[in-house]
Amino acid sequence: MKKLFLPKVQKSFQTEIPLPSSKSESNRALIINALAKGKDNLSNLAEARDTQTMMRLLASDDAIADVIDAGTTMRFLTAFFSVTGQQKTMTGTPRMCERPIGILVDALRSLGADIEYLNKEGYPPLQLNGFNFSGNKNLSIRGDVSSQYISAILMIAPLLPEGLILTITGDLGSKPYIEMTIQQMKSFGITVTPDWENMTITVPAQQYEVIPYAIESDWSGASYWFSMVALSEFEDAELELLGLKENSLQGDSVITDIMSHLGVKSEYTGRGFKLTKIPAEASLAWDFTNCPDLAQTVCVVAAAKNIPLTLTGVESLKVKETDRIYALQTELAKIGGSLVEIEKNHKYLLTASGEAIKADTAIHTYDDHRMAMAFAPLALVSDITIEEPDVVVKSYPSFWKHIAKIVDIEA
Ligand SMILES: O=C(O)C1=C[C@@H](OP(=O)(O)O)[C@@H](O)[C@H](O)C1
Ligand SMILES: C=C(OP(=O)(O)O)C(=O)O
Repeated sequence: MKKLFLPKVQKSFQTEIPLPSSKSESNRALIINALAKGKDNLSNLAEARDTQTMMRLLASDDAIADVIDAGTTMRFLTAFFSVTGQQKTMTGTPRMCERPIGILVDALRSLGADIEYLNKEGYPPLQLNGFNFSGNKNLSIRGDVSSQYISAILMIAPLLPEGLILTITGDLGSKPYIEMTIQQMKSFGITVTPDWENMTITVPAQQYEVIPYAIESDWSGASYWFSMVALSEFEDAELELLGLKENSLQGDSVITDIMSHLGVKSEYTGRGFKLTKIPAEASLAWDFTNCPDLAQTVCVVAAAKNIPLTLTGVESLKVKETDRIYALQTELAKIGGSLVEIEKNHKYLLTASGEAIKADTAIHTYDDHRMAMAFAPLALVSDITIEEPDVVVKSYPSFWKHIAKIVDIEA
């Protein structure tokens, strides 16, 4: 097994990090642009493997579409290939085949898609056999498992002969990702009308326009650099994260608010955000319903700084790249953290023992990029090592190269 040992940071840092582009925005832009039949009008697409996989599969005539471990690629392409009548086998890693997709398949079937489960009902692999419009223009869909099903359906909705009135039922998680989808559809000339009071989204039948479109930098990837400053032992540590937008489409930009409680001040500079250290608060409670991908980042900082953290809205973490609740419980325990469920399926409390971290503590990363990146800032101030560091390629292939701007490592 490959392990990465990061030397401890010996001196303060004041440096710039050229952040990568958002894979979420890239994967939406690619689907929308394919539906618009655009060619070379997208710029700043993500280097993330999830996005590279999306590009490769959109350009391929192969009957098998292997998304590897990319959730958005699986969900968005299932809708795209269905509505464009392409016969495809959708598959991915063993973990991808444990991530639920039944809610999306049911929705697509009721619109007219012919989809078969090749193995287990409700999960990939899937066989897509074409599309014969059912005449259905009203659809209800659950919002509590993954917002990606809703984004997938919304993006194909303008192509349906009668458009779509989508009603979201139950609790809704990851809503900012649906708003991102809506904003990107609007940029490509589509009229979409959400009515959040009644939880409906109306999309008339219409054509996407081909426009020049640039992808923003990635706020989820930015979060690890906030941790770097939060955990630094040097009071004058400073980072400038280049390319981030002040009014972002990405809900994970809320990291500025979360980290202001955990010891990081962030200011917009016109070309990104400058991060500096401030005193942290004694405890924090945060609802991650709208920003599930930040939970790991925030847990590691809170545990390492011995700040009790109450978490809600983390139910969806169990069906991501790994069961992130289990992964966090197991790995935080190695650094003296205890993450316990205090209200069934609802609330967790993270506390830390405050004891020094044992030398040679190896952090297992569970094929999850965010486990590796969330623990990396701690590796710069302690003796932990990160197992299988290459997992970062899913969203942020240049992560270790950027870390080498702070400590001497071969990346
Ligand atoms: O639509 C998107 O781009 C995403 C939505 C979120 O998933 P869920 O909607 O499943 O929470 C998020 O965790 C994922 O990283 C990206
Ligand atoms: C959950 C994630 O991605 P996806 O669901 O697209 O695999 C993620 O990037 O943290």
